[in-house]
Amino acid sequence: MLKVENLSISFQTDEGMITPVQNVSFAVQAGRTLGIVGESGSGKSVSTKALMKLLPGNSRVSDEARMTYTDKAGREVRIDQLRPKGRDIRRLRGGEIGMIFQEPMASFSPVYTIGNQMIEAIRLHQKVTKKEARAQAIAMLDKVGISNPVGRVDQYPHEMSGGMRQRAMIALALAARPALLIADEPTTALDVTIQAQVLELMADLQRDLGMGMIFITHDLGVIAQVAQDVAVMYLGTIVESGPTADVIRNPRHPYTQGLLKAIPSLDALHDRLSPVPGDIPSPNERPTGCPFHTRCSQRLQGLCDQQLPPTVPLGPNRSVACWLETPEHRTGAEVDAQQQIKQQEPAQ
Ligand SMILES: Nc1ncnc2c1ncn2[C@@H]1O[C@H](COP(=O)(O)OP(=O)(O)OP(=O)(O)O)[C@@H](O)[C@H]1O
Repeated sequence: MLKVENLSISFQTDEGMITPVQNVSFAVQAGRTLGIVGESGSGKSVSTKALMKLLPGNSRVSDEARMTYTDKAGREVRIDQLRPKGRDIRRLRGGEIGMIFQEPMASFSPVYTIGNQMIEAIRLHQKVTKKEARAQAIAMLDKVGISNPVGRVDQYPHEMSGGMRQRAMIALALAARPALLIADEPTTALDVTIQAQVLELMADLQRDLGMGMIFITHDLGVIAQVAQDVAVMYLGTIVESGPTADVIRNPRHPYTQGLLKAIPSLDALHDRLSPVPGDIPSPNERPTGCPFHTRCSQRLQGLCDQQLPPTVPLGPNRSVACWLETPEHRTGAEVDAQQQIKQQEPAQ
């Protein structure tokens, strides 16, 4: 339902031009969740803001970028060609593509009741009376697990607890019945028990409503719970992508391997966690060659520090951008195993 190709995003800053997103491509399949994972500053949020045309004035999207969305009526919309303030993008926002954020107060106005804001969102995209819209709002609050929705619909955002507000924000985004939902770290501000409930709720709703979803997080553990597909981002590039189960079972990029080693396990409480050493460089100090080579223990001197690795296909919808995975550098045993897998895969 959504295909993003060759997306690069630059910002004009006091220190000059920076390009925090470089040549990113990904796709979201209808009815599936794509998780985008990466450390702070890897470019997750700005990539999805480009989809909603919500980037600030000092930004520039590359001319080569293609963002193609197939709307509910089956029409292809080239988002990259829409004007940021035009009617077409307003039609897309909310009604076709919904968005929820880490901080619910970014979605709600503090001066209107939850119900009024939901009714407005519903009536913006559907021809229904106020009374019908109110009934839909109550039903949606009920669906996201808010008890006493008839009473709560008339409350103001500040009258709700953090977890409830998060649910109300999900209800607000879903009220417009989007076909694609972008969720940007929607549970990071919540305590772990509420986080688990909200994640479960989102996975259920996504399945029930058959929505496509992009779920942004820095936590690979969260991805495992909600996303069928994953794209791992590092310093503005996608370093590995594929079906979540494959990527987690058999991570091929040293960065993905590092992220997985950094997840605490209840079975190994006495083991030391091994976080990825060092910090992500800032976009204006992007290393030459592979962006990850400065932190990679497996780097090939003279290659990884000088040349950008190619994206190596590993199977259907599965790829990695790492020199170690190119045929010239893979060991013989790995190449044999890879060829065997390829032979077993059904022809496309
Ligand atoms: N308005 C802006 N002007 C200049 N640079 C910006 C602007 N917005 C974002 N950036 C740059 O883009 C980079 C990526 O930001 P982005 O918010 O997409 O990261 P992220 O991966 O979503 O991180 P986080 O998890 O912290 O939200 C940042 O490091 C910052 O340098």
